[in-house]
Amino acid sequence: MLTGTGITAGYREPVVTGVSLTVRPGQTVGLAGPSGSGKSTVARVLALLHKPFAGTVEIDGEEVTGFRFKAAQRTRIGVLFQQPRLSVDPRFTLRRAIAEPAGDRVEELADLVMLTGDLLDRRPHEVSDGQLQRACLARALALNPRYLICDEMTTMLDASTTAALVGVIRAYQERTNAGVLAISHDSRLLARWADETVTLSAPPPR
Ligand SMILES: Nc1ncnc2c1ncn2[C@@H]1O[C@H](COP(=O)(O)OP(=O)(O)OP(=O)(O)O)[C@@H](O)[C@H]1O
Repeated sequence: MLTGTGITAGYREPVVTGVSLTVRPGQTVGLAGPSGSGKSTVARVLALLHKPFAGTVEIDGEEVTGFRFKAAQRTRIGVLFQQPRLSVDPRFTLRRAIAEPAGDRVEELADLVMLTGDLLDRRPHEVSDGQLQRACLARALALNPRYLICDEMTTMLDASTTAALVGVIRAYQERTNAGVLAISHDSRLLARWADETVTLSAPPPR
């Protein structure tokens, strides 16, 4: 299980207080709430990218000790963000971006996300947001993560690409029993995608 317990986190001030959330293997948990309620902040804490002020994160019974990109436990968690263009080096071909974690499994992973060979030799500015997000999904799955955190992964995408990527993630879950945390503004998408949804409340007025 990926569990956050009593998470209080933010920047100068906390933006979420005492949030608890569990993602079980094989399960998809939705995370909803109005803009500014702290969904991305909770996602970054559970992805071990942001240290909370208080509370604990456990992965499969082990308490997390390091919150940063290189933390050893991070390789068990794959992350996808809203804007694929901010997460891929613009100088890299898609093939190289996927190869960074995937080594010689690029073709297999590209097949999984339905990226054809000619697209793999293009750079980010030569492909659509949807094609680039497919590459980001291939890269996120390269290390066989036990958990996948999707932060507004489909916001930039059309309905058919959204359905295709959700389908790839479901198939990965069926094969590996991975747990998924899906953050979205789109309650209709979460109703279809998630087994259960946690809703954060609106931030207090300033
Ligand atoms: N890096 C940062 N530094 C300072 N404040 C930040 C930072 N990132 C987010 N915030 C602030 O924290 C609050 C919660 O932001 P967060 O992105 O977690 O919410 P959200 O629910 O994901 O919002 P949205 O749906 O608009 O993406 C907001 O007031 C935001 O301005």
